[in-house]
This record gives sequence, structure tokens and C-alpha cells, in this order.
Amino acid sequence: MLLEVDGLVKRYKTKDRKVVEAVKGIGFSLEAGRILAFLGPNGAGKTTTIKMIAGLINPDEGDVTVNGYSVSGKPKEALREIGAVLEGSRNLYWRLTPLENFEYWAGIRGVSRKVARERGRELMSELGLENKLGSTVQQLSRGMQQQVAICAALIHTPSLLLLDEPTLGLDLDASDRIQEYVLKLAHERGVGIVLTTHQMEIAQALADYVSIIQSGTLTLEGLKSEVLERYAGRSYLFELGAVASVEVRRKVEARGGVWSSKVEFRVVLDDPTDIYDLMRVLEPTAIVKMVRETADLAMIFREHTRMASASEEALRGVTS
Ligand SMILES: Nc1ncnc2c1ncn2[C@@H]1O[C@H](COP(=O)(O)OP(=O)(O)OP(=O)(O)O)[C@@H](O)[C@H]1O
Repeated sequence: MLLEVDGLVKRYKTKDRKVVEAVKGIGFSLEAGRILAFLGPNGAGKTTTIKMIAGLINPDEGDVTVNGYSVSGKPKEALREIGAVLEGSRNLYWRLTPLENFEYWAGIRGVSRKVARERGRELMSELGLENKLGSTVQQLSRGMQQQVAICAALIHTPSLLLLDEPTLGLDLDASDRIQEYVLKLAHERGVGIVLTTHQMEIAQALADYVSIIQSGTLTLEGLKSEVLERYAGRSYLFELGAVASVEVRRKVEARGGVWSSKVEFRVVLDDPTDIYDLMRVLEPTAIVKMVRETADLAMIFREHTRMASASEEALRGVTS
């Protein structure tokens, strides 16, 4: 397994000497070539977890292993496997050129300057930025800076890439370019990617797996396709070829249908086989469209976090 996160706990001491348990014993794993969207509301513990994976802060309990190397036990070997873009392009020196930045990062990761230059050129031309190698980072657009930051994180050919909000604040074009590249890195090159974002459409587009963390605990995990299926709408949209008669409309309403126009209605079917009964009701009229409305991650995230915080509130009410 590429990444194994086991029983991570992180407690912070605040200025008024209180202890905040930001991460409360979470565990998950990720295989090579897959993208995990690590989602959660503000303050849920995402950054703390990512920083523990990247070896930037030490967990109070638990451990992270990357390709079998423990981040606490074998930090040099483990960190050689990890690339991270954690705070946008802030991992770059703005007064230096991309190439100079690559040399700097390569030095930290034990890669020679020569290899860094070669690999840097290769990565930049993959992103269509080969003519920007000599500009200073501050002369580049925000989208380009973000792409250079990703190149810098890849300079030592890591097998795991940690990306925190990689497309935040970028225009559609720059965002698309980064998304395409992330997909290529994972699915063609076999890099494992942990991606944190509040942009659900990005998670929806890129993720193979989804995890939601809330108040330091994982509250939902799974393959994106399974998560979507689990929440898939039981809601169906029908469009008819002609205005339905009053009788048909009443019968549809009696089965829970809600008309949005004289030819279109939605109905939620608790039992999917109820659809046959509905079809019989609609028989006099042509059906031009029948769609089972699917769930998307934005809807699931909203629903799930709302439900989980409501039950947490309820529990607190019981125990206090
Ligand atoms: N250095 C610190 N000292 C004390 N508390 C901290 C520190 N860093 C984070 N916290 C607290 O730990 C909890 C988790 O924070 P974290 O930054 O990991 O959340 P997050 O999910 O990344 O949030 P966001 O989406 O807002 O970036 C929060 O309650 C936060 O206030």
C-alpha cells in the first residue's frame, strides 16, 4: 500500500492552556495511482492531518507510512516519497526563477542540480510553461505560479503528492489545466494524490476515493462511485410528450408526484419497482424523458455534514 495512516491523534495547546484535540484517531489508506479527496468543513482537521503525513508536525499518537517507510521512524526515506503543495505557491521563492526554485527543492530532497534542471524542464514543458523557465516566479500569473509549485513538489519524483486547494482562486482555464495534469499524474504515472479542497466540483471531477472529516473524526469514507450510489437520488424526473389530462395529473399527485409544468413532474420513489405502477398511470401520454436524478458530491457533503453535526449536537445535549 502506498499510504497508510494509522490512528493519528493531534492535540494542540492553546494560549489559554486549553487542549484542542484537532485530530482524534483517524486511519485510512491509499494505493498508488489513485486520488483521494479529503474533505471537511473549516477547522475539521484536514490541514493538521496533511501536515502530519508530510512530516511537518508530529502526531501525539499513531503513525504514517509511505511505501513502507514510517514518517516518524524513517523520515528521510519516507519524505523522499512525498511531494507537497500545502499553501498554494508559498513553497516558492518569488524572487527566484522556476529553475532556481527547483534546484533549491531538489537540494533539500537529495537530488542533484543537474537532475533537477532536466526534470524541471521536462515538467514545465508538460504544462506548456517551457518559455517561463527564466522568468522570476513573481512575474508569472497566479495559475502559472501554482503549476510551478506543483512542478517543484514533483522534482524528486515522489510517489505520493499532497495538494491543498490546488485550484483555489484560479480562472477556469488555469483550473482545468491543473485538473487535467493531476488526473494524468495519478492515472498515467501512478502517483497517489491526497487532495484537500472546499471546491466540491473539483473533488467530484478528480477523486477516486472520498473521505469526509468532521471535528477530527472521519465520518464518511469510500469509493466516490459507491458514495454517489449510496446517496443516489430516489428522485425521478419525467417529461411528457403532451399536456397530461386532469385525471392523469391527479393520479401522479396521489403517488407523490410534484408537477413543475403541465408536462413535467418529479417523484421520489421509496421502492424502485413503484415505477411500473406510475408507467401504467402515464400510459395514455408519451414519455419523452425519464431521468433518475443522481447525487453529486456538493449535495452529499451538504447533507452529510448537516446530519452529522445535528447528531453531534443531539449527543452533546444528552451528555451535558
Ligand atoms: N497551531 C495550532 N494551535 C492551536 N490550535 C490549532 C492549531 N492549528 C490548528 N488548530 C485547531 O485545530 C483544529 C483543526 O484545524 P485545521 O487547520 O487542521 O482544520 P482544517 O480542516 O484544515 O480547516 P480549514 O478548512 O479551515 O483549513 C481547529 O480547531 C483549529 O483551530
